[in-house]
Amino acid sequence: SQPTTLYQQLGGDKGVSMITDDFLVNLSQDKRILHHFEQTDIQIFRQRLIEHLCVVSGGECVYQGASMYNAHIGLHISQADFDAVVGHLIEALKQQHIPLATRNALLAELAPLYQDIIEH
Ligand code: HEM
Repeated sequence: SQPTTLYQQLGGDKGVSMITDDFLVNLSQDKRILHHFEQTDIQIFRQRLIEHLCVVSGGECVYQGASMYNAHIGLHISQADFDAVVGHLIEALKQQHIPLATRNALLAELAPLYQDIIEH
């Protein structure tokens, strides 16, 4: 049998979609960072997030968005903004009953991206 990928542990296509939807609801309730998304087409953003989470977790998807560096250029995102967004993702993972070890494995893949996302 094949080893399970992190993507499978997140629930595959359906799981990643549901995590993304919970994440977007959590984000939409956060006044600290909502202003960053005033111009955003949420349906497209949602699709890019799903693809990105899929690729980061080892799923067989094609990410059609910009690099993390280019996607966040000129946004002046702080470390606090980054931590807040990651916090909303952690909440979404908990809402979808993703176990701690799986949550931490995903966060370990995302954490290094801060270098491409903050303060530029
Ligand atoms: C682990 C952290 C993060 C990940 C994985 C991530 C991922 C992404 C992805 C996949 C896109 C889509 C790029 C595209 O459409 O080409 C995006 C866009 C964006 N992100 Fe992030 N992001 C993160 C953190 C943040 C933070 C902390 C902020 C600000 C508070 C932020 C604000 C934005 C904005 C404003 C966009 C553009 C949305 C638009 O199309 O209008 N991101 N991000």
